Amino acid sequence: MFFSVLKTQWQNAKENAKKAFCLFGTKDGFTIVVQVVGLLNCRFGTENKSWLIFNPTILNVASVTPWSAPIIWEGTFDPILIDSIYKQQNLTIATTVFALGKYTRFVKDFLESAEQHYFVGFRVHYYLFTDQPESVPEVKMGENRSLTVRKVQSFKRWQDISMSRMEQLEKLIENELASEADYIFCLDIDTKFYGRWGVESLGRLVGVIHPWLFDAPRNRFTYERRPESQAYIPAGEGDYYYAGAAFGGSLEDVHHLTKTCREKLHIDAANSIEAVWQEESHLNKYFLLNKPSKLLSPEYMWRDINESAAQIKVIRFSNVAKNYAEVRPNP
Ligand SMILES: CC(=O)N[C@H]1[C@@H](OP(=O)(O)OP(=O)(O)OC[C@H]2O[C@@H](n3ccc(=O)[nH]c3=O)[C@H](O)[C@@H]2O)O[C@H](CO)[C@H](O)[C@@H]1O
Ligand SMILES: [Mn+2]
Repeated sequence: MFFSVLKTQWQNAKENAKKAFCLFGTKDGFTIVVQVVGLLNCRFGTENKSWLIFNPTILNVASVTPWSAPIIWEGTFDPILIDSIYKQQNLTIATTVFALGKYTRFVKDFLESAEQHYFVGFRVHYYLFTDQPESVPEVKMGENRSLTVRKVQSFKRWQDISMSRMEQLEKLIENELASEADYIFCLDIDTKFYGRWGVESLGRLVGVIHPWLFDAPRNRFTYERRPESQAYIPAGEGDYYYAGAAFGGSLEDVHHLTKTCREKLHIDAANSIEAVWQEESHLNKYFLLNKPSKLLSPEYMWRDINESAAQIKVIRFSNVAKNYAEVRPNP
């Protein structure tokens, strides 16, 4: 009943988008209250205020995994409501990025755009690991936002820079974050925020569905396929293909993740094997064996701001286009 009424009234609701609420009567005397939330969503309920999010535009994407973890897309949460719930918890979100060699050029846009879109109104502590602390630009931080810069050694190969992140993160969580933060997100630096990334992303263990493979069949996932590697996933196994560029969760869970991946990377190195997508391959193996409690759609790690896909209504965070040959120390 609700759904048939809503279907016919949906167009009207959109027409009335400028009004906060629309009231509809149904044949059996119910009054349905539709509140338009943003352009694409509306939530509805009866006078008893049992709200449900309703978004006909997202019905073509899955919003839950087979193990019942939510997959966050535009329309699956109400930003105002969810902010008000988390506000009461006085949370700190640690956020790590690495900028070594020529990747220091990405720092300014990353931080400036994060200040506009990333956990706005919440306490955020950025940790920036770099081999050139002197090159870190001055970026104006909002209230309750801070930046710690850490000097780290560099490596000759970009693959080693990328993989070394797991060990640095493990140590950071172990040595410093326990009394400092509640959640952590670990992000690539060659990225920029374009839309809201907020508390809807918080969870015990959070993975992001890779922007290139979100609608690919499982046999196209670029998992490590050599049994000699610790990251090996046999054909026919695997749930999603996750991005290495963004993951997070509680300190305890991300500590276990980074420790495990660091150990597996070391075992591979001792056996002279490097997984096809380095630590991303190990992350995918980890998530196969330790299911994330929440998944973020590729809205949270898109491939390029100038590219679109039918399922992507909002680009929140995206790779910055780069000339790989020019920016990386080696092919
Ligand atoms: C979208 C996505 O999921 N990207 C992943 C992908 O390629 P990407 O092409 O995104 O890898 P990338 O070149 O951005 O390297 C990953 C990260 O390492 C750091 N860095 C790298 C090179 C360098 O000279 N200096 C430096 O600081 C920097 O923080 C960068 O963001 O595969 C990599 C491993 O194979 C990582 O898992 C990336 O997260
Ligand atoms: Mn990257």
